[in-house]
Amino acid sequence: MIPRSITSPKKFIIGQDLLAQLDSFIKDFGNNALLICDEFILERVQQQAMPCLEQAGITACAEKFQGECTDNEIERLRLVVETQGANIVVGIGGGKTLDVAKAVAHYSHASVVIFPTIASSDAPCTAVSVIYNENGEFDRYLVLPQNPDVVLADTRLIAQAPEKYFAAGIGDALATFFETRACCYAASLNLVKTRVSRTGLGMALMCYELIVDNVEMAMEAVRRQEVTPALEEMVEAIVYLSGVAAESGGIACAHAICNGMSSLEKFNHIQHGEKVAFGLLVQLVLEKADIEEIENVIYVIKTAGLLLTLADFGIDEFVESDWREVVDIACSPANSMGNMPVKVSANQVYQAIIEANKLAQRYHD
Ligand SMILES: NC(=O)c1ccc[n+]([C@@H]2O[C@H](COP(=O)([O-])OP(=O)(O)OC[C@H]3O[C@@H](n4cnc5c(N)ncnc54)[C@H](O)[C@@H]3O)[C@@H](O)[C@H]2O)c1
Ligand SMILES: [Zn+2]
Repeated sequence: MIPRSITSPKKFIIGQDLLAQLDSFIKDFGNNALLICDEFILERVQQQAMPCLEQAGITACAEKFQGECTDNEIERLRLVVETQGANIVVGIGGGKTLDVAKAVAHYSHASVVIFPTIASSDAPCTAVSVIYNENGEFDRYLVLPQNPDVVLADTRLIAQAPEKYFAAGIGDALATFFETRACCYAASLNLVKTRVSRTGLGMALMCYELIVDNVEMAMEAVRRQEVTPALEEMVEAIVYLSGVAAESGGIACAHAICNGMSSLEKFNHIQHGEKVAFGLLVQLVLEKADIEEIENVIYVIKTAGLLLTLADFGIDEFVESDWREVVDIACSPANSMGNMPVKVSANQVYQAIIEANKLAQRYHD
């Protein structure tokens, strides 16, 4: 019998002004750190993190991330680690920076500390890096043997980031409960290829409850760039619960549709969490979910200011061949449509996309 699992970072810390306390979170993992940073945060890292690291006797260098998580960028940074003799890699920035830090640490046999500066997806806690080619196209998932050692969620930094990233994080996390529930009913495998644990399902449910309870006030807090209890609970749901629950629970139709949509150039500028939220509507249609459940999901999408209808995605004309392509990719064995409890045909998924869009239109205004 395939076992069940719960996999997670060793430590998850949520609080304010964590850059200036970085030494206390990394000192147990090594004494020589390479800090891979997004450009916008470099100066703050120099001003706030470097002095405390120096005071604690930790050698540290900050290096600017070049913008895409490619094999070349991973190798470039691996060489920096080697030259510096670093034994800890710290990723500070968006999902791409975090993914590159995880991969560099893996190839360098170093510890890894993850410091997201936006809550835009569940990337921080997972044992996966998404690798792109030099043209910025998806190349592959690099599955890592370990989750990050430490994940630090700084609510002040996240509250001050652009609202659209926070909304996308909500979209990604919103699907977690429904996808884990589907995997549970289907007895299918989670992201680490074991069966769904009861804890995975429980975390996914808590993630959903925190989102529904806090979405209104958390969005207000982000608009005012303020840290509030609602914002803090939402960050916990997006950054920790969603990632750990997806890994211990699994993904299904919502992410399969997102990956299918990612194949169309017209969706290049749309964020991962926005496509996942639409994919969730498709999943709920396929599941013939209760209207009350659908209305709750639509309430979150609208309150977060996420895209709802395909017209919101900039699709004025529904081109059948495009959507047949989306469906083919979503239903391919490489994707997670097979984790749905009832086997669905490509045509059923295509019809569900049309139905989900009609549903979205009905609730749009
Ligand atoms: N590993 C995983 O499990 C996993 C899961 C989901 C997504 N991903 C990957 O994550 C990537 C997307 O991540 P993303 O959405 O965070 O995008 P991103 O990393 O490209 O960041 C978006 C932009 O926001 C900027 N930014 C970050 N913090 C900011 C702040 N506080 N203020 C202002 N600007 C800020 C970044 O510098 C960047 O320009 C994709 O490559 C996707 O494949 C990985
Ligand atoms: Zn996701």
